[in-house]
Amino acid sequence: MAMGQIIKGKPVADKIKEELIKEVEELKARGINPKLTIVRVGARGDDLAYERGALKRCDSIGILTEVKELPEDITQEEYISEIKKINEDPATHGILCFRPLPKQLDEEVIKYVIAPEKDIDCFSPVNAAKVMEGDKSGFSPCTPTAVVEILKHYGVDLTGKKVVVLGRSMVVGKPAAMLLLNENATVTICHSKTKDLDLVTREADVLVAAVGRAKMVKENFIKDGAVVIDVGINVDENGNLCGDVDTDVVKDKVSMITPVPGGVGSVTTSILAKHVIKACKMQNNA
Ligand SMILES: Nc1nc(=O)c2c([nH]1)NC[C@@H]1CN(c3ccc(C(=O)N[C@@H](CCC(=O)O)C(=O)O)cc3)C=[N+]21
Repeated sequence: MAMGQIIKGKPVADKIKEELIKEVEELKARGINPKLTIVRVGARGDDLAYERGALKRCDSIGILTEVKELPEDITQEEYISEIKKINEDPATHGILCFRPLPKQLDEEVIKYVIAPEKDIDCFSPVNAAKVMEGDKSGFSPCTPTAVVEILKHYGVDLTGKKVVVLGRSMVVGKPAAMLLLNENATVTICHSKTKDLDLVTREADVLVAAVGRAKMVKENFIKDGAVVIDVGINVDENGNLCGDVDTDVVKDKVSMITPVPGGVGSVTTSILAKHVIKACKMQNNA
């Protein structure tokens, strides 16, 4: 039995942060102030967790932030007009729209509204297409990008490995599969209709859990010595943050596993900051 190593996000996030601090200093010396605007509808727990992390991270790097807090019952027209205003505001370089959106807002329509050059979390089809193509000139989604960065940081070579992604959302699962494919992994995507789920995930050298169901990944889902990346941000029965993986029951079977909190989420915010700076530079020809 492998003694699982808990691999934290902080060392990965800190390394990225050090590089970004220097870049922001250079921009500021030229009178350019990178800024992120977050668009939040209502007050979902996972959005608030991301917001807390993102504001703290941007602050520590010197990136300006603003949160547009919109009512839960906002109409599609009103939401679209808010996005257009931010698109046209030259002071904002990056826009993060928390997703999923409430039911009355149609993501299939709204995704065409956000300006691709400010779309730092890959909402726009322009950026999604670039992820499919392996074209790095756009913006990949921050959370799946954080997954790949963590694996690289801890020396997990993906070439030829069997990677199983649990979940097929456009925010995490589907783009994560594409980014891992771009790293030459052999990728399987599982979802709610997958038959014999535990048999499929038990084949994985690397398992990426992104379903949003608290502690659903148990010991029987895991191959001995697998690397497990837990992307889930759930709230457990006691009101505490927890992942999609039941860490206590799998930790002696895995070789490495990311914790929640303190794992993927903390790297996501560093990638977000990195994308804001990339967008800012592109918009200023810097
Ligand atoms: N368009 C979009 N993209 C997302 O990637 C997205 C989203 N919408 N909606 C909400 C979920 C949730 N999510 C988190 C990211 C970081 C932390 C994070 O920084 N977590 C810290 C703890 C933060 C705290 O609790 O203070 C940690 O895990 O250590 C949490 C949650 C991204 N999501």
